[in-house]
Amino acid sequence: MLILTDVLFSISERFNVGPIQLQIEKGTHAAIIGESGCGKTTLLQMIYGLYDLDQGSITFDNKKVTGPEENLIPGMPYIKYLSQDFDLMPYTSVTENIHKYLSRLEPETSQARTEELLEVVEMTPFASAHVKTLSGGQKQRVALAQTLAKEPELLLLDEPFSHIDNFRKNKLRRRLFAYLKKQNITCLVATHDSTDVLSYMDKTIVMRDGTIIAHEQTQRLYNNPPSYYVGSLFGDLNKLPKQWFFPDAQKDEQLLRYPHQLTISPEGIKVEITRSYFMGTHYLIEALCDGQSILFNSESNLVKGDTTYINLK
Ligand SMILES: Nc1ncnc2c1ncn2[C@@H]1O[C@H](COP(=O)(O)OP(=O)(O)OP(=O)(O)O)[C@@H](O)[C@H]1O
Repeated sequence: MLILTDVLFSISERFNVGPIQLQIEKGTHAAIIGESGCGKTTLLQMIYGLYDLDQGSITFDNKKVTGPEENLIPGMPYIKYLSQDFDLMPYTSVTENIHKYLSRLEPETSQARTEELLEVVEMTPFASAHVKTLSGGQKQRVALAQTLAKEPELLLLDEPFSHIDNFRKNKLRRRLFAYLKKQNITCLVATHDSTDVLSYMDKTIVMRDGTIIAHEQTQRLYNNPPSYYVGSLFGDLNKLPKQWFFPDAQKDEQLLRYPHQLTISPEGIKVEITRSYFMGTHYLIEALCDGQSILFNSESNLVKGDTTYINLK
């Protein structure tokens, strides 16, 4: 289990990460989400042991994470951290970049392991290519394979698919997280991508201004966001006066609803369409009610200037 007890680190005079209490069960996949600059990367780096904490302690399976004051080589050997700017050897081959993290004493096992990892990240056809000739997304896939080479107990991924095209990303995510589950590797992923979170993460940790403001089972958090900030990290979210749908509600009460939770209906609130966006499986409609913008989904396209009624689903 990963345990952070009352952890605090001042990265600058103006910004602290913490105080943080956190417990993650072994084998859990947890997302860290939050607006840019809220401290996601710093938290991952603290867990990896890149900083001497100002206060508190971090342990993983009862092993203490120590900072640079106690370690000549930064980071803990049983943890792997994939940073946003991956560190590869540009003038050597893809295979060599992975190989160098494996034991030289067992060449056959190392070769088999390298081949297995190239399969996981779909880089087998590029095994002998020089890293400097690869695209950004291909380099990111090699960096992922590298972090898995010597199997970590805890894997920390910072925006791991940010350079990878959608065509590959979905298949890669499915393979990677299935592999990590099979090996029972605990994984923390800092991400801005709601698909990473919703489809693959057991738990979601929400950060704001350097602290954790929510930590929940992912589906539960998505279905019942405790605030507009939290819900809007998953995608578009409406904040609507509750009185629009429940006349007995208090004037200042608000409802949080995703666009798919509103529907066109014979009765409800009257809205005027302002824009329509084709989303592939449906249209996202932007409309106005009492001067307030509302987003809802529609199976058919709606024309600017038309009016309709919408209600809660
Ligand atoms: N080396 C540093 N020295 C001083 N301040 C830093 C340093 N690194 C980060 N910061 C500041 O710490 C805060 C948190 O940064 P961090 O990179 O952890 O945020 P983040 O949530 O990962 O952001 P993003 O989503 O944009 O990657 C930011 O205000 C940033 O400017």
